[in-house]
Order: sequence, then structure tokens, then C-alpha cells
Amino acid sequence: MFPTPPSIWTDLARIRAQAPLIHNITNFVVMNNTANALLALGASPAMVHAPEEVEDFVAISSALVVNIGTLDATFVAGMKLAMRRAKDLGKPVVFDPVGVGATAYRNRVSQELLTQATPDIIRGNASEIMALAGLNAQTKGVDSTVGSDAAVEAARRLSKAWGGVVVVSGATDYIVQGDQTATIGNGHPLMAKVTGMGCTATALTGAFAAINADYFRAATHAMAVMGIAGELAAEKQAAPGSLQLNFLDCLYQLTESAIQSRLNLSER
Ligand SMILES: Nc1ncnc2c1ncn2[C@@H]1O[C@H](COP(=O)(O)OP(=O)(O)OP(=O)(O)O)[C@@H](O)[C@H]1O
Ligand SMILES: Cc1ncsc1CCO
Ligand SMILES: [Mg+2]
Repeated sequence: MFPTPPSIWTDLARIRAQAPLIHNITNFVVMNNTANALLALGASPAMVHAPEEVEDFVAISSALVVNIGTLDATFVAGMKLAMRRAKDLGKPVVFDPVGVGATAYRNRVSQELLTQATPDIIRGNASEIMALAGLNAQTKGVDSTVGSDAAVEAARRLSKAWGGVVVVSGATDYIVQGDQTATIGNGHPLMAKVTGMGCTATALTGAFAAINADYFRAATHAMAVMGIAGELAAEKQAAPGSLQLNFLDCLYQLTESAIQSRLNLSER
């Protein structure tokens, strides 16, 4: 048994009560998945990337989620404007460096985004976090080639370099801020067989950051809810198509007692 921080449930109840507006600049592959996941969680998603309107949209949103999965020059221009405006307005920024390490363009854009407006939380798989930390990580497009354990020290290095929270997802999720580490052992291997489950984790993290200004807690709670909903869904039917569908239903129906009985969280 693990101790259950009641704040996971408190945060989830707050999201359901307040339905915070989450501004997403994300990739074409997952727009529908992450919008539906945010709705099932209780938040209110909007996918808005035109440079002409992102600054105005940030101003009415409670958090900004930036994901470079299918980047191009127009997306990047919108990301820079939105991230700078979010920082100016003190709104949480969550960054997903999809596929960083795979190409020079992705590496350059990621570094530009990080230096222009430092995100509060970065969530990536192990290859992405290692690449972002400047390690010569092997990457296979958008999927990781190494386990999350291998990237914990890279996450710590990144976090110490700019003071934010870094999340490495995988069989075990690591949430790192400075010397602090939380690990989440929930989830199911089939989650990696549905595209955009990592992007979904990042989007949900945006919703938790919108209602909890302790971003270490917000990220930890998001990864816990993600993992628990994922394992509940996999238990209904262990196949990818069903998992994608059941994940939304399990997220929507998630109860305090399910969180309490399933949470696999440790901290040091
Ligand atoms: N082997 C596993 N066991 C348990 N949970 C897993 C496993 N692999 C992935 N997950 C969970 O799936 C979610 C997505 O993590 P993953 O590391 O696969 O993201 P990703 O590679 O960025 O995905 P994508 O780029 O497709 O969005 C996380 O919530 C993670 O905890
Ligand atoms: C498959 C894929 N390609 C670019 S973004 C994306 C979604 C998972 O990261
Ligand atoms: Mg990813």
C-alpha cells in the first residue's frame, strides 16, 4: 500500500468543477485524442495555433500546452508568440518535445522555444528528455528507444539548468524538480501502442497545472491519473483500439476510491 495524497482527488474535483480552458498548440496526429481526453478529465480544450490569434487566446486560457509533433514554420511562430505571452501573463506553460533528437530542425526549434520562454513543465519520453539535455540519445522518430530509468539524471540536469519540472514517461514515470523525485508505477504497456498517449499525458498535465500552482504536484497528479485510467482501460480489453476508447471512459468515470486503491506513487 502507498500513502494516498488526498490532493490528487482534490485537484481532479477542482478540474471537474472549474473546467479550466486549456490552450493547446499541438500536432495533427493527436488533436482529437488530446481534446477528448481533456474533456473526459473535466477540462475545456481548444486547439489554436494561428500566429494571428494565439496571443489573444492565451489571455483567456488557464494554461498553455505546446507540442512540436508536426511542427512547421507557421506552428513555430505561433508557439513562440503564445509562450512569450503566457510567461508575461504568469500562466503555466507545459512543453512536449516530440521527436527531439531525431532531426536538427527539431533540436534547433526546441532550444529556441526553451530559451525564449522557459516552460514550467516539460514532459517527454526517455529519448526526448536525454536529447533535450544534450545527451546523444538514440531516438526512433517519436518513440523512445530506451527505458525511462535511463533518463532520470538527464531530467535532473535539465530541471536544475532552468528550475522547472521535468517528467520522463514510460513503464515508470519520473517527475523531477531539482533534487526532488516522484515515481508513478501505474499504467499499462499497451498505452505505448496507442498514438499520442504521451501527448495526452502532457495535455492532462496542462489541466492540473491550471488549477494547482505547485507544478511538481500538478505534474505528479496528472501522471497518476493518466496511469490509473490507462490500467483500468487495459483491464476492460487488452487491445489498442479498445484501449483508446476505454481510456476516455475510465478517465471520465475515475473515482476517489479507484485512485486510492490503485495509486503506485513513491517520492524521495
Ligand atoms: N510499459 C509501460 N507500462 C506502463 N505504462 C506505460 C508504459 N509505456 C508507456 N506507459 C504510459 O503511457 C503514457 C505515454 O507514455 P510514453 O512514454 O509512451 O509517451 P510518448 O512516447 O511520448 O508517446 P507519444 O509520443 O505517442 O505521445 C504515459 O502515461 C506512460 O506512463
Ligand atoms: C506519430 C506522430 N508523428 C508525429 S507527432 C505523432 C504523435 C505521437 O507523438
Ligand atoms: Mg511523445
